[in-house]
Amino acid sequence: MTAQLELRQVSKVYGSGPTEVRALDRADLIVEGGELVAVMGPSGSGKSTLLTIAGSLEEASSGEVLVAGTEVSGMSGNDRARMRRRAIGYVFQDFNLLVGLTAVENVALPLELDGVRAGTARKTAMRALDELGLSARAGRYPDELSGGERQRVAIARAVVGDRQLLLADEPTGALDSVNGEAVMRLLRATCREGIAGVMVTHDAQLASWADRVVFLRDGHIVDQTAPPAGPESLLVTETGR
Ligand SMILES: Nc1ncnc2c1ncn2[C@@H]1O[C@H](COP(=O)(O)OP(=O)(O)OP(=O)(O)O)[C@@H](O)[C@H]1O
Repeated sequence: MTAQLELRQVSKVYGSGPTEVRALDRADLIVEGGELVAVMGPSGSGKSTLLTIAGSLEEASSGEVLVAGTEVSGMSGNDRARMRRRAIGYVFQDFNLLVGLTAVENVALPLELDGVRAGTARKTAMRALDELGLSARAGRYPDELSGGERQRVAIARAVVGDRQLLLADEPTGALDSVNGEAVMRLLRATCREGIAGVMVTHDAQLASWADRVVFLRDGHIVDQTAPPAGPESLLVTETGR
């Protein structure tokens, strides 16, 4: 597997002088395809900053960010925008689905924005929804779906097409524990198919679904460990895989 995301000595400074905040401080991180990494740390430690820089939604103040082997800061604005649309999927706590579009239209949208013909985009979107057990919900609007279903639609939209990197900020934050576990199982399975995943979470139980946990404090990566035995390991034991 190759590194789909690489941060090399990445720092992010907001403001200047007395109001300066060093949100990230020389962070190094490598995430391979197929790997799910959880990012944990206290409030204000730089978790969301790490995610937005990894997703090239914000620029690093210094250091290098490579997505699928390409240095992001060396790209033109257009190339970077294309990479954000094609290679990176984002899942946020509040779903960010468009209320005026059905589930399948929401999932097809990034493809259509990228120039895929409407019919093809719809078929691809239907396949993605089907894989997440949502084909029966394809024609529903977001407010006709449960919270768990909405988040699964958001994940379908984040992975549709040929994505290499999936970034999730508290993806189960608005869900109860049953739906939260279902979403984690889905993220885990999606990454196993070769996508690199980075997920911010406050919840150690959810972090135990990841292959690795990265701890941040004051913008520093202070520790990287394998997660404690969690639901995944139980699954392995139970099914004998
Ligand atoms: N746009 C901004 N302008 C100025 N400071 C910012 C900005 N965004 C974040 N910060 C500061 O950078 C630091 C890291 O913020 P970040 O949102 O990455 O933390 P976090 O670990 O995600 O926190 P939380 O768990 O509370 O969401 C904080 O001190 C925050 O106040």
